[in-house]
Amino acid sequence: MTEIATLGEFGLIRRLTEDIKPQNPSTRYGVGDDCAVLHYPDKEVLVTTDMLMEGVHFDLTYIDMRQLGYKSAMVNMSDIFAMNGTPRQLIVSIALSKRFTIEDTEAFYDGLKAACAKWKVDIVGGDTTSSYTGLAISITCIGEAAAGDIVYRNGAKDTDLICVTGDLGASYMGLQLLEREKAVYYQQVEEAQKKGNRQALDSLKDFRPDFAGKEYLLERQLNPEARGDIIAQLREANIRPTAMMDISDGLSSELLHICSQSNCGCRVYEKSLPIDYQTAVMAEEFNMNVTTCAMNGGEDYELLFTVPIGDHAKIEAMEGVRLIGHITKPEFGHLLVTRDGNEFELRAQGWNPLSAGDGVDKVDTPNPRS
Ligand SMILES: Nc1ncnc2c1ncn2[C@@H]1O[C@H](COP(=O)(O)OP(=O)(O)O)[C@@H](O)[C@H]1O
Ligand SMILES: Cc1ncc(C[n+]2csc(CCOP(=O)(O)OP(=O)(O)O)c2C)c(N)n1
Ligand SMILES: [Mg+2]
Repeated sequence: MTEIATLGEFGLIRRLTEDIKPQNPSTRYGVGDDCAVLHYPDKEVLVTTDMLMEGVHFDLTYIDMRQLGYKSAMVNMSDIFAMNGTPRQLIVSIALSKRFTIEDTEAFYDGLKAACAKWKVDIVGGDTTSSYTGLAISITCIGEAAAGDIVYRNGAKDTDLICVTGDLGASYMGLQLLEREKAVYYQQVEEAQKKGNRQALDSLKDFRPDFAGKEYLLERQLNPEARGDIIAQLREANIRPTAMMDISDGLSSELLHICSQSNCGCRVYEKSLPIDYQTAVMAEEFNMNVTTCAMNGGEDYELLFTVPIGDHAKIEAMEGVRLIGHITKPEFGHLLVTRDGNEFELRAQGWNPLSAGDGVDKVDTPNPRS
């Protein structure tokens, strides 16, 4: 392992970026000068940025640097797809503390580059600095769309159908699983230390929890995919959503954003929520309500969108898209209809980094089963 100080800032930047060859005609100039130069003569330019802080957004005890790079890029591209756009460039800023090696940063860039290769996105710049605390990552993604193609959060209309891609709650269950295994590990370390058991401490260095049968949950948490495939499918099927966003904080929270910005209500059906088998099994094991996990878990990075009711047949024919409810007039409220026909007002109780406590609020309402 090699200390970053051996290369210095410019050496490190060169090492991480020298193999980057821009793919897009809109990238006129990438890494290496005071600015990148981009060219968008007849398209609208989409710009989104997100920050990821160690301890708040990720924990390096269970996500590795390559996965972190991949995920950081994907969550940003997801925002461009959520506007019905095409991601083109990425700007990557990182603040590193002394404990990171050159190899760590290279692994992070391997992940970033893999995500960029998948969607033909160019890394065109960034900033590299030091941190006295943890790792901080700030990524900006730039994309393009024709003006008439952009889908905002505010276009949902009464009677529109509400659709989600993929399945929900798996990433959250993956996180719960990783947190549990981490707690088990530290508990064992503490016990071995108390007993002064050197042999036990040594063997704990190779601690590898058994995740057999739960791979999908980990994949969803550690290697999420932005749904550019769905954007292409929608285009192919000639479906233009009336409103769209990606699900980062949880379905309830995002649906309430669409409803407040579109001035409408909604009805979603518990029985229609797409939930993977492993998610349901894990929720049962944790004694959690699986519907609550699907509604509020977060980090699904699936697309939530509305389409006119006339597109019903086209949506039904699409693979990987599920109809979960419909838009109503605002006075009907924002309702979750349970399997037994009860109705609950939706609440944004998903992940909130600025709330007290540790993210997902632990209040377990609406709880259709209780
Ligand atoms: N510090 C800030 N200054 C200005 N705008 C911000 C700031 N933080 C967030 N925003 C804007 O608020 C909106 C909602 O942000 P956010 O909830 O983070 O969206 P997303 O989930 O798509 O990342 C976006 O338009 C974002 O650009
Ligand atoms: C250590 C750790 N804590 C918490 C989470 C959960 N988590 C991280 S980001 C996120 C959701 C999105 O984050 P936010 O900063 O709100 O992004 P934005 O909505 O702006 O895209 C969640 C649920 C995690 N994956 N790892
Ligand atoms: Mg954001």
